[in-house]
Amino acid sequence: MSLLADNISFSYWKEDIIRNVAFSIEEGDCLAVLGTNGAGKSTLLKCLNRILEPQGGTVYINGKDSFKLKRSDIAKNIGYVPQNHNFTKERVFDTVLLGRKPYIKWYLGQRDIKIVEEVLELLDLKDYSMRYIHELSGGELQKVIIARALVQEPKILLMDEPTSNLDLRNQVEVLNMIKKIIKKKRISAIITIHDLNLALRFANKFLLLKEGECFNFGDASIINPESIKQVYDVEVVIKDYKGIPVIIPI
Ligand SMILES: Nc1ncnc2c1ncn2[C@@H]1O[C@H](COP(=O)(O)OP(=O)(O)OP(=O)(O)O)[C@@H](O)[C@H]1O
Repeated sequence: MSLLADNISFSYWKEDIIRNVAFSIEEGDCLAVLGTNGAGKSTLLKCLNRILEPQGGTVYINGKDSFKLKRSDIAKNIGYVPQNHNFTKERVFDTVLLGRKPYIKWYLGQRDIKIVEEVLELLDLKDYSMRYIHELSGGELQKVIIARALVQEPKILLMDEPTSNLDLRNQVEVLNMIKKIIKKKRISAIITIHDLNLALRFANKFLLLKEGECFNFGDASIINPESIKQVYDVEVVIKDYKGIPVIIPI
């Protein structure tokens, strides 16, 4: 499944927050959306799954104009992991089951339960299924939110800062898990992330946003000292450690 963002523009009030942003991804891609605080990363993700309606441009999912699809069909294609979560007192299993909403008409089916159990197993959350989510650590909660998006069986997973609030071990674990899921389920992902080193390690495509505009889009070669200076106003060197690029501010 492919996603093509064709010149997306969005404004909350008068001022444009996203201006003519264009990029595309294919099955197996992990796209990192990068840029400074306030560059428009979260806003762009919300435009991609139509939480927000862009004033300009179109999103094509597998060549189809997503603005002509029903919301439930979008939810079957695109899973969304938001940056902030507000939960009432719910158990992990019920929270994850909520992700099946686009498929459930009147009654829960055996398949809905089976998929929830499979995803809980995949994310190593089975032992947590009867725990209340407000009793979980930040890392455990983040996995539950990802699980809820995965039971939608999306072809494209949008994740807004999936590693914020996570310690170093959990950052690497969650990103490794996402990479594994992309391969196993043959899907693609778009993530916003602040840590450029983690982005370089886990993503294969990159979108650099600067003040709501696409500064550059492409493979890892677009993440270089010149583009980082122009987007973040920080001087860096990029060193190689056993094949892994490491960005060091100087
Ligand atoms: N609901 C809203 N109403 C008005 N302005 C908003 C709203 N949400 C975000 N903005 C503004 O839009 C701009 C882009 O915000 P957005 O959250 O998309 O940036 P971001 O790149 O994700 O930032 P961060 O890295 O800090 O999460 C910011 O100037 C922000 O203040």
